[in-house]
Amino acid sequence: MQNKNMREEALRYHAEGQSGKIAVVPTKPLASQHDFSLAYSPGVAEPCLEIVKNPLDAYKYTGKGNLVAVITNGTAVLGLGNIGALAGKPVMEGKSMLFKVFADIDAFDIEVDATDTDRFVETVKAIAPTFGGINLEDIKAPECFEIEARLREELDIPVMHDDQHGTAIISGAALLNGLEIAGKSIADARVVINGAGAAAVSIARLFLKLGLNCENLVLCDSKGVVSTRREDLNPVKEQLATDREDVDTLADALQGADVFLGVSAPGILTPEMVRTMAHDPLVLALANPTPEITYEEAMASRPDIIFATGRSDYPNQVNNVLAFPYLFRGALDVYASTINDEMKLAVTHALARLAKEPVPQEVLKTYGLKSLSFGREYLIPKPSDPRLLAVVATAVARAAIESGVARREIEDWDAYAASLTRRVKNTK
Ligand SMILES: NC(=O)C1=CN([C@@H]2O[C@H](COP(=O)(O)OP(=O)(O)OC[C@H]3O[C@@H](n4cnc5c(N)ncnc54)[C@H](OP(=O)(O)O)[C@@H]3O)[C@@H](O)[C@H]2O)C=CC1
Ligand SMILES: CC(=O)C(=O)O
Ligand SMILES: [Mg+2]
Repeated sequence: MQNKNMREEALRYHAEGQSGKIAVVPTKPLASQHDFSLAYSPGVAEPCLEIVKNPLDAYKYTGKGNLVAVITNGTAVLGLGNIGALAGKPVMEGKSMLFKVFADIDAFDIEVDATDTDRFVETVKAIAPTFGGINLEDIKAPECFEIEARLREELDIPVMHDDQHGTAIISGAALLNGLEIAGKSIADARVVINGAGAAAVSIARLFLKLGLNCENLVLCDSKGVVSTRREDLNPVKEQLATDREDVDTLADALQGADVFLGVSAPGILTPEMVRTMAHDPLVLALANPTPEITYEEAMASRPDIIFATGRSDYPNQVNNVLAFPYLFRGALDVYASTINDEMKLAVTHALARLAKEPVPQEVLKTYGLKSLSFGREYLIPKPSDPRLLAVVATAVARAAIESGVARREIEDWDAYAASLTRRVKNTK
């Protein structure tokens, strides 16, 4: 948080009117005694009995198919660390609000007071029948990897840890477009990822899928370069460790590098380090709320820098908000049983492509800009872009169907895209 005004304004925003950011609204009339009999006893027994006969009817007679749980245990809330389940609630309500506003998905925030992996997994499994999808949020590494893997394995609805995959997807789009602007190829790019936790590991894996050469990748954690010479690495870090002998620190790794991607801690990238990077360096300082280097310091460090943060108040917001609402929208609409790599890559490519299209007037108006076009200050679409839902969710639904994880077909793609556009209008 930058200043006292912002602090006070943010606290007032959350406290005024009905406290918090999210509420539940009914979707059926309850105006007469007859409505009452349909909505509640005796009428409500009928859909219950249909669901007993056919569990998929839960999608037809209840809100399940449009309902996502945003679940945390509060162990890695933004970059604030292990602040606990309750203190993480404003972030989870925020994610729920973004699901609704950007993708017309209803979301419940659920804060689970359980840091033990078994207890957390059992709790989420026990409440899963309520939901069409589960968005895990702000759970620290390495526990998050086992938690997500077990829930994906054991549940038949999409489960995604947003800090891992939402962040990777959007970082992938920024990487592709940033390198294109710098005139560099991904196969030759030298990339340093600072952080080796939830976001970093998934980003590294996705970058490798996009064509990054593993020889050109170095991860750093709080102790320095994640190297095969270290003996304190967890198994996930071991898989991504470099065998380079010449790098021990972040400063070593950055010399001559084309890309810095930070998902770590505030203020640890210095202008001096940026100056040692290759020409037109892509610097994605994504720690929230305070990035690894400030916008002002980064822009002053060298004229050829291409720079992004995770924040809304500077150009180039690389934030998982550009992925998770649309990924779940597309997955829910085809009753996908999971979110797979094909669906994630579809989002990366759809976002990267959309940034090259002309920007609609209403986006310019929202940001008070006269013009905006693909380039150093506009690597990826703006979160308020009304085209995102139709473009990205359609790409996800198509990828789910083509990769065989959909349980419902889409007959008319134009009608589907138009229905998505209407959904955005209705939630604003
Ligand atoms: N812009 C976006 O969309 C997103 C941004 N983020 C941000 O990324 C950050 C990390 O989140 P997440 O991956 O979920 O958290 P995790 O707790 O899973 O991982 C944090 C990682 O950062 C490393 N780290 C901490 N301090 C330093 C340091 N001084 N130097 C180098 N590495 C350090 C930790 O090292 P070690 O392993 O040694 O403990 C760990 O590997 C947060 O600030 C979060 O807000 C996350 C998701 C999305
Ligand atoms: C954006 C987000 O999910 C985070 O900073 O944790
Ligand atoms: Mg998060």
